Amino acid sequence: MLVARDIFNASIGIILTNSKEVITFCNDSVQSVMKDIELKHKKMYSILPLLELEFRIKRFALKETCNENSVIYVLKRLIDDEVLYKKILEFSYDEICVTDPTGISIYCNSAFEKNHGIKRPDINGKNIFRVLNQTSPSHKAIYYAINKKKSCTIERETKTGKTLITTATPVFNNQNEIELVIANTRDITEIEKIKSKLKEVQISSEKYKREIEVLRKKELEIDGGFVAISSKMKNLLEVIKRTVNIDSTILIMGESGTGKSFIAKYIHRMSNRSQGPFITINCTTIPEHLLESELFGYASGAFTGAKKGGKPGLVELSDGGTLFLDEIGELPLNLQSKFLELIQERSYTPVGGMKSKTVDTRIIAATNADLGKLVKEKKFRKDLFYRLKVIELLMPSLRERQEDILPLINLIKSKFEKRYKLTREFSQGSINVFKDYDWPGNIRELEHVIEKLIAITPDNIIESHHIRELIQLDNESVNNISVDQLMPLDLAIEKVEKELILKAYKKLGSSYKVAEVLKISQSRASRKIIKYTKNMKK
Ligand SMILES: Nc1ncnc2c1ncn2[C@@H]1O[C@H](COP(=O)(O)OP(=O)(O)OP(=O)(O)O)[C@@H](O)[C@H]1O
Repeated sequence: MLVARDIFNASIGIILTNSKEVITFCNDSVQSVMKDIELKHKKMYSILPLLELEFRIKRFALKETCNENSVIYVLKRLIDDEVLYKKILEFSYDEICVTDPTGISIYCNSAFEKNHGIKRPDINGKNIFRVLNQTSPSHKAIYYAINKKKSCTIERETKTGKTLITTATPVFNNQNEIELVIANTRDITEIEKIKSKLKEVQISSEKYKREIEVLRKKELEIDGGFVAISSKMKNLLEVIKRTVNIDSTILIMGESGTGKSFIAKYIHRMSNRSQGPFITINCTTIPEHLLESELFGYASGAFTGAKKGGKPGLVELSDGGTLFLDEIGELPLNLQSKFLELIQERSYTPVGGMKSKTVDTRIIAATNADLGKLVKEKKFRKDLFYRLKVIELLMPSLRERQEDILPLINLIKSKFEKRYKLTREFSQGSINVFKDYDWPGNIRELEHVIEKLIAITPDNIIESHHIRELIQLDNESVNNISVDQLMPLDLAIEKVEKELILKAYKKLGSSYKVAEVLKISQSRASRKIIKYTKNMKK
């Protein structure tokens, strides 16, 4: 029973509320703890969590003693340790909920209110199984802990999109009966998000790995096959077969377009390094001042603007595979000694680096230059020349491979027929023209001529005059062209387009037929015919 002595006793706090739980009175003991917050007229439940940190609170309904349904709260100050422990529980990031063995809530911290959207006065002293949703992880975990008498962990996603993980642990008394159940819940929404992002990254990195594999295979793909019917090519293949798995350096020599890069890829594909990378360095395409760092990489802080942590060079990237140095004759003298070291020791020092690095790579070099002549002219190091040509492969020109011409024509024809979705036949006369011609640009020139013939010949049968016109044109363009005869690319494309459209229109006489043969829409064909014939009429 409450007496006046209690009310004015300084160590006890007293709060009176009306029937709506609005504070009508509080003594100095309570107010001194709340410092600046004026308690009077505040709703009791809004300040209860703060008071609970300092006081043990008892609630008495005064229904019988007063006319109104007022409530009196008696607050007993906690000693310092208790205050500390309460604060630890209260400000814990994890939700903490303590129940008795029947599920009656004894204590919940502020994280509980946040996770469940329930105010503590609505749960304190009540059975959590009635208040909490059945699907809530706290509900489930506490239920299992009480029934199975052991710790239980449940992970669930809430309606508000949060992912919560709860562990409920029963605490036993001396008689091995459950005294309390302590459930702590962590909001792992962010962790789950990070996990799924990581998964995405893993999936996409797998995807990129696969794409790189596909690209690598594509790069090494030998389109349609390998033509080697002539005795020169057969002999060459014999040498390749014998040396494919010996790591000696190979020097491939031959005119432009004879298939030096093609053979280098073939060697890599046939070797036991085929699962490793095939790295091509074309010594003419990288500017001289960048060549060294592109090839050998650079160390951290090697020069202003250098990437932090350095950058691996193409040589390092070829580790475990093959390094193909195309146009080796163009390698600047200052880098030739560095390459010599690489070939002899399989080691090199990155630009600005102090330590040398080793690499396990097979080196294949190619050139259409006369390296022996460059050595005499002191433009190429003699020792490097000898180191490179441990195995020498001399690519025969197309002129020297007469037996290969027809199979090559068929191979290249079917490649472009597939690409342009067209079918064309070569007349016997046209094949003779192919065989009689010198092919100074070798297989590459043959490819260009066949591609053009398939793309621009409106007839199904390609005759000798079609080829002659082209070869003549090509020879003129290669041999006799002066710089002033060169023209912007777009203009050149338009010129070819005009020629083709007019030829087709003259022969076929209708835009429908032109569209069908040139594999374009009728409206496009019609537009082009109007455009080019209009200019003619003028
Ligand atoms: N034996 C072959 N069978 C089929 N196609 C080939 C063969 N040899 C070369 N080719 C094709 O000929 C073209 C020219 O070959 P490649 O680029 O290898 O010549 P290259 O000698 O390296 O030329 P460059 O000296 O100009 O770099 C390529 O498209 C290649 O696919």
